[in-house]
Amino acid sequence: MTNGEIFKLLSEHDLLVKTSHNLDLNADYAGITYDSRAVQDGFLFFCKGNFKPEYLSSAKDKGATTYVSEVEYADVELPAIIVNNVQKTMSLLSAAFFGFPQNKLTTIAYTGTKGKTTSAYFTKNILDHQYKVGLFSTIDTIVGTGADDEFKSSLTTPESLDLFTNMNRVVNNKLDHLVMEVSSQAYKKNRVYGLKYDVGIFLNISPDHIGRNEHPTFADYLHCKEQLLVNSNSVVINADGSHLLDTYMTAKATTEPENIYLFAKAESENSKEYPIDFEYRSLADSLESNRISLKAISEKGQQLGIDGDYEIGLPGDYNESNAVASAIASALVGAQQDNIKAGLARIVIPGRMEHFNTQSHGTVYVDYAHNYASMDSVLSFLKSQNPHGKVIVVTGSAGDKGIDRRPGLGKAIGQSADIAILTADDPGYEQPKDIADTIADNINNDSVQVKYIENRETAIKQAIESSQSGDVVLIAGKGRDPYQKVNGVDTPYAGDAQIVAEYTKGV
Ligand SMILES: CC(=O)N[C@H]1[C@@H](OP(=O)(O)OP(=O)(O)OC[C@H]2O[C@@H](n3ccc(=O)[nH]c3=O)[C@H](O)[C@@H]2O)O[C@H](CO)[C@@H](O)[C@@H]1O[C@H](C)C(=O)N[C@@H](C)C(=O)N[C@H](CCC(=O)O)C(=O)O
Ligand SMILES: Nc1ncnc2c1ncn2[C@@H]1O[C@H](COP(=O)(O)OP(=O)(O)OP(=O)(O)O)[C@@H](O)[C@H]1O
Repeated sequence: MTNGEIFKLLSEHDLLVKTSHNLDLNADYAGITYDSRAVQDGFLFFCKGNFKPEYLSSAKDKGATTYVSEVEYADVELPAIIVNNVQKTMSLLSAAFFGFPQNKLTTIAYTGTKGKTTSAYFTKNILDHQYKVGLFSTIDTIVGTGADDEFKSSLTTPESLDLFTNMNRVVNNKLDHLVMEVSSQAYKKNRVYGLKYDVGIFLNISPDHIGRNEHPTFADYLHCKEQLLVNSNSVVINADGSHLLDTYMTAKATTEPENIYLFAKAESENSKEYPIDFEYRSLADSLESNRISLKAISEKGQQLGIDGDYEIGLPGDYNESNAVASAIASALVGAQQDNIKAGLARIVIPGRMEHFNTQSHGTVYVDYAHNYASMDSVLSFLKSQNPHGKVIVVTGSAGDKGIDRRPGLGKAIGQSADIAILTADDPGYEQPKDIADTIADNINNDSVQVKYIENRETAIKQAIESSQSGDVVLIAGKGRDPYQKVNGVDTPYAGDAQIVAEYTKGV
């Protein structure tokens, strides 16, 4: 990628403000980075975010030959490319630097407040039967089949430069499909600027991620999420979700109706007003078996040839919509029905409704529910499945963000739990007890017994020990996260699932 090519690309996107006089148009770059600590000889360096000028001096000392920035740093003698939006620029140039790897892959992207990770894993599990599939999820990033090609993710959707670096690895490792999650922050921060997907799926939206450092309003959150619908060639929308008029109209503004697929539960109210392509019906939704039947209503739906019954390997009625979305998306990229059936039926997703049996205590579930929508879905499902036993929940809520999640957790607990053991999640710079008090204050049901045990491992142990055969214990909010964020430090933590596996052995 030469400066001449950069100049052309940025001009086409109206991003270029000016360049230094001494910029050599034929010069190219050995690498690109936004972190001064990673600079090597001949690198292009991006100045973004909470940036300090000393990072640029350090980048120059380490061999950066040019910097890209929204502001000029006159004190640092280095050729500059000044742009009006460095995040958009970085996304575009990262794609260009790696030769636009997205064009060599079939890409499937999920957005939604809940179910992104679950649906992404379902989809990978289906497509693995036929294709070589990469995954960018909140839990894991998979860029190939080697031992070094699978690693923990730090964000749901990585910074653009990291995203295209990983996408390039996917291509170099000769994978052909990529399944990824796209967060609303990814659009807000232009991490996926310029990226078009083959299939984009909108799962649902409910209030979340609104507050300091995230979205100022729900409208902003919705707008960011909807960007997936205008950046995908085919779109799949869960027509049972709220704000359907908004999402459907957004999709229609840029996508031909023959490339928009809507699905809904059978006899859904929305079937009367919207051109539903698929309906599904629950055949069984107990803890032992989750089964649906899927039926195409429209002609284009029928062409996908996926009518039939499907077993879903994860309990929870809410997982039915995740499974349907994954079935349609997979069929759109060529998955055969047998493989869809197999991919949905046999699956374990780290920290999502993982279950552990005991001999003399209750059944334990480890799940990632951490806001009202998810806690309500999981607890009401467990309560409906277990009307005679107790539902015991262990949870906290993260500090420094999502403050509005806390009352929601309390509300969901009050509606469906019998015992709540409140504990630390990722307290950050807050006191876990204060967070727990807010949750407790919102449990508007005197029959719920509420306890506070700050140490998460002790809380889990006591919940299991206090449960009896016939009870269910839900450990919610952290899944298999291997750390707790405490005062700015990722403090090692065994992980909820690992702790439960240990404590349920032989009891
Ligand atoms: C608000 C936001 O988007 N922040 C992200 C952003 O931070 P930033 O650009 O301000 O970077 P910074 O870490 O403050 O540092 C500033 C710059 O100086 C550079 N630097 C720093 C030190 C040094 O010695 N030299 C140097 O060059 C850094 O590399 C960076 O480029 O870029 C960083 C990566 O470069 C991200 O880690 C960080 O995500 C923060 C930590 C975060 O947690 N974001 C959350 C809210 C998020 O995005 N979550 C969504 C899921 C939520 C949803 O569903 O919407 C997600 O996709 O994960
Ligand atoms: N479709 C759904 N509707 C409501 N709740 C759901 C749905 N799918 C999953 N959940 C609940 O939400 C939790 C998180 O699910 P998942 O990780 O798939 O969602 P996500 O969109 O990736 O979430 P996050 O943005 O929090 O990472 C699950 O553990 C489950 O409790």
